[in-house]
Amino acid sequence: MTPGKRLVFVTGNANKLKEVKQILSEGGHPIEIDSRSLDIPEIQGTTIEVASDKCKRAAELIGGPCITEDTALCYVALKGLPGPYIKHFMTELGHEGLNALLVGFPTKAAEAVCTFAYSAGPGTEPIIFEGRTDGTIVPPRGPKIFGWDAIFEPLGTGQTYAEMPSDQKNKMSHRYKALDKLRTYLQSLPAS
Ligand SMILES: O=P(O)(O)OP(=O)(O)OP(=O)(O)OC[C@H]1O[C@@H](n2cnc3c(O)ncnc32)[C@H](O)[C@@H]1O
Ligand SMILES: [Mg+2]
Repeated sequence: MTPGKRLVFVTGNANKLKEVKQILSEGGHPIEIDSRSLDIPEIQGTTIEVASDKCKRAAELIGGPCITEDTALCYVALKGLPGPYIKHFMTELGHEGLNALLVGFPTKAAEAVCTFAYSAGPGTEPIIFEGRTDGTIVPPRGPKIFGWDAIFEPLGTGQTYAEMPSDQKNKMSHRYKALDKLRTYLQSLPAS
């Protein structure tokens, strides 16, 4: 892949795609994203195992280099769960249920973890880039547009992700931190 050029992002999530495009369009060396809306099956395991397997499957499916991303929401009181299974917890329990899970626990601390995987093509081992943001699970505040944004308050901000303007979230989010590492890696590749 030529750094600073085009990259295929395989995801079924339009909100992720929007944030990734916005983050990668800034920073001086824009990376253009072509998207493929495919919902790739996800295994169980650590965030890295889930992300790596998803990227391998995506590269096989599209027959070329690509990136994928997996997002986890890890509750400290629940030893990291729901973690990579947050999508199903969110669908079944909603914001209220995701708060109710923590009733009776002394800490509402949680970590948002974004794991990008880059595959150079089918048959290659994906490279992993991780970003983490510490926060607190709170009753929903702000627009309910993107996943669990309304119940996650990053430490020291006093605002949920949902209450922040998008450029503020995109300057400090778990996704921004992972993408920053991916961008550095891509720019270190020799031009081809
Ligand atoms: O096709 P992929 O990329 O897998 O998209 P997905 O929607 O299935 O995403 P995940 O498997 O990574 O599941 C993560 C869940 O967390 C949600 N989510 C991801 N990033 C988020 C963010 O920055 N803020 C709030 N919710 C987020 C997302 O909507 C899913 O419900
Ligand atoms: Mg998914």
